[in-house]
Amino acid sequence: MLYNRDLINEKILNAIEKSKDYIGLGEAAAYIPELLNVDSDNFAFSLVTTNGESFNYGDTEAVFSIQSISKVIDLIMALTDNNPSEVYAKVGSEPTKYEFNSLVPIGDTAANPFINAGAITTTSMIVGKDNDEKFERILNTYRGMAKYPDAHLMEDVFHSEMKTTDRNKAIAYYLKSKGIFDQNPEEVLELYVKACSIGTNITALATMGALLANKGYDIEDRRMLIPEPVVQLVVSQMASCGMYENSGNYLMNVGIPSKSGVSGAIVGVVPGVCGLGVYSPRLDKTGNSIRGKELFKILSQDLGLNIFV
Ligand SMILES: NC(=O)CC[C@H](N)C(=O)O
Repeated sequence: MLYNRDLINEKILNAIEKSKDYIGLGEAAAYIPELLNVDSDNFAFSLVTTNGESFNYGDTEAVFSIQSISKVIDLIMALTDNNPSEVYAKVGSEPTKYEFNSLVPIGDTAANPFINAGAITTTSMIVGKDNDEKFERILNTYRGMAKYPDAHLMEDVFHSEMKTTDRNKAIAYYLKSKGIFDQNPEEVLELYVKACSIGTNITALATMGALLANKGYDIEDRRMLIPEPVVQLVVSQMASCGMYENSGNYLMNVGIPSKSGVSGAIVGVVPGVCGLGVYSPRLDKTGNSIRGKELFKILSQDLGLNIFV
């Protein structure tokens, strides 16, 4: 990637312009009613380099829930609170062709930590005396990684999802029946949904990506926030499983380890270079932001961000 601020800015502006072809395609997620309570054509983009430079566009004030991007934090915390071998005894590491909330890819374990069953599993491995303490730890981890002390629980989104989360409830009870965890499934589910309901802005999301791109070290003071071996596992799982059943195709076309959420957000990690965040609520049928994906694809080419070429 070229380190010339004006050139990077020009290329990003061009890419955003090209991504306008995708405005209006797809629909915002409706199964969590509160997620419809936004402008579906809202748009924000941020790129934060591992040198601490940041490039921000669109509605940078918009606050949206991170949804499945919380699965990255759940995995980080499960891996720091437990040995990786303990975590991967309870959850698989392989991509699945089934949708993120399917019960099918749960054999002895969920297929991977980035489908709902896998994230409910990793959530059950987060340490704390009760859900309040565990959620506070999740929130503080995000605040630290994203350098965004304003991150908070979006109560409306949380309560809205809790009313419609029957499928996740079934998954949580099923996992307990399989002996994956022995806590109350309702409590594990509540914590999982709370993490999905963390509110962020776009720069914070890209900053979290930049921290992962920087091997877990704070980009300003170089403090180690996430151990490097954990970053390595998490970013590689983002590459293989981060975009649901579209992960393989996305990796071929975009080549940036990423994780999406049904709010229309995507976080991308280009190791050693930068983190990226995009927010555009209209989704394809796999639950990924249409304009967001297309923008990352254009930027990957125009800024040379594809990790494979
Ligand atoms: N893919 C997603 O972003 C899903 C997250 C959402 N909270 C759910 O569990 O269904």
